[in-house]
Amino acid sequence: MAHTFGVDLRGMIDLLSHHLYSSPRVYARELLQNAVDAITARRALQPDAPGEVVVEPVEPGGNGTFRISDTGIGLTEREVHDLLSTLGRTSKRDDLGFARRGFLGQFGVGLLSAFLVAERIRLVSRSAKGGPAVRWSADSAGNYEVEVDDDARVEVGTTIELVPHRDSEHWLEHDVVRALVVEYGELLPVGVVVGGERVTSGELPWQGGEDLLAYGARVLGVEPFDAIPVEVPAVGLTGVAYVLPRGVHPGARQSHRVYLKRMLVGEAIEGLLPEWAYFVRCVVDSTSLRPTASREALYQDETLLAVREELGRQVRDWLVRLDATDPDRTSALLDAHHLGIKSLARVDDEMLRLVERWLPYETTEGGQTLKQFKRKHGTVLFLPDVDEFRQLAPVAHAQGMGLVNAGYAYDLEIMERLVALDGPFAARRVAPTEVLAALGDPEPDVERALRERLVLAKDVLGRHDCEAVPRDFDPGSLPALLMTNVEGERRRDAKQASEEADPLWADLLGSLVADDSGAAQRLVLNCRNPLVRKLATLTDQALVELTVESLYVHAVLQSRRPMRPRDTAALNNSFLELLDRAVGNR
Ligand SMILES: Nc1ncnc2c1ncn2[C@@H]1O[C@H](COP(=O)(O)OP(=O)(O)OP(=O)(O)O)[C@@H](O)[C@H]1O
Repeated sequence: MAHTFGVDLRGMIDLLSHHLYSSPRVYARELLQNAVDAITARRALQPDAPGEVVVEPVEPGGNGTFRISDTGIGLTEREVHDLLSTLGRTSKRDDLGFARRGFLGQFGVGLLSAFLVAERIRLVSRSAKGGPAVRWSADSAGNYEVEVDDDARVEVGTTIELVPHRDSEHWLEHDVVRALVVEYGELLPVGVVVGGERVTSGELPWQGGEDLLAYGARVLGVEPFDAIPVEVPAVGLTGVAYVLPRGVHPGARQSHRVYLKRMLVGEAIEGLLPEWAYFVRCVVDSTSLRPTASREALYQDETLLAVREELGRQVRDWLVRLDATDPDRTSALLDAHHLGIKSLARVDDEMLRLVERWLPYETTEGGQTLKQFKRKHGTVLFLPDVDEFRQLAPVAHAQGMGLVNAGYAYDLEIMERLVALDGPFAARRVAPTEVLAALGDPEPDVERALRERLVLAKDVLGRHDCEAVPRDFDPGSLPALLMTNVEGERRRDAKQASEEADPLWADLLGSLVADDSGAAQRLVLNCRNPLVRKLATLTDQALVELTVESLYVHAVLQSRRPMRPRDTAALNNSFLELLDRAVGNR
């Protein structure tokens, strides 16, 4: 025997309030939406029919109910039974079940949201299709009554009355109702009156001549950097993309203000712009993007993806135009939002040129654009590591060598892109050994004396997989520099791996890396430095070892690379021993 599912209305209301809608406030939107849809439906039959929605909040000293009336198509007795009293039944889909164009609703559940704030809903309606006026009254337990009462209403249209729950009155009072209606319905194309005051202007602010920057400041709460009118005709989308002033974090969630058919979906809608455009906030209206059932987000589908791409393209085109017409503002913009623009430059050549022209990089000669650097040095010579750059920059600068710090997000990919576009001379990664090669040779007798001392300290440095290299360079105040030796590092890694691997694999690893590839690190001692010169004259082996190890630890700290346990032990040991000697010598 076939049976029909029963629906427990209380369970449904619980589902809606706790899982579908984020707050009871949506009742205002759903009722407003039904009123607007009813007017749309009536105008399809009678193009000159009036279109107005009147909202009467609960009044102090009144009868305690909230009312919303519209001049829409109304409902016949049959429709009341059919549409209002059956969950999921809607007049806004066609025979095949597709959402009909022009309507805001489509799911047939919106009216239920009134039960989030009301214990009873009463409706009085007269249909434009004829027939007597009808009364319908339903409670949140799922009981309803329908009554034909031709005297109940003269005009075509519908009035819905809500009797609030005991603890929900505040949702239906004037100030809250007005705020909700303005928030959701301010841009609706029909007149909406709340407590006698008209709150809709009928125009989209970006089409009605309102100053776009002033509107942006009002809805975003900050003065925007600029306003870009945007348009995607395929989905009936118009609006403005606001470029935010500095202070937005790239990781911040995107939040756009989106209207669908002029009804607010939300002001923190995600996914409307590509991620790189994190510094842009849109305010848009679309006639055919799809909302989720809660109407609080956009349905993530192919159409939304295409819209995202198109809006991203329009923002990008604006950037290119700005670059061509207003250099000062372009550089201010890059200064404020370089991360997003750099991220785009990885895949977009025009953005790459913009970055090249306007974004200041840290260089050995101070802040410079890549273009300026290239003009002087022919090639962008870069170090891909911030700490390495910081350590080597003063030394390189003192030798007249130009270097760019390309150690921040996306820099390396940008350099690769420059090379791919402009050839191998556009940008080149500089190995620390090149800086080493640019350093001068020490005076022969200082070098000889120093090397003799260094033989005494060979074991100490050997423990750190480090070898000492005497050089002569500015600034003289810097005693030593620590440089990594890529070959040596590779040898060390291979050795470590082969100790842990099976013999066959160990053999293979061994044959790949030459044994003479040197230590993994180089301690470049500066013979121009007084302490290093003094080291060259020491005779006490223990003191030589202590001084060399202290110089090594100091260089590790300077290089800002993480301390390994062995480094920390050396730091403690050399510090305590120096202290001991200092105290003992007093
Ligand atoms: N003010 C009104 N005037 C005329 N008909 C109405 C009115 N309010 C509701 N209805 C009828 O009741 C039906 C159910 O309304 P309900 O709000 O539950 O769902 P919906 O608007 O169709 O879809 P959604 O769940 O997406 O809002 C509507 O399809 C409409 O036919």
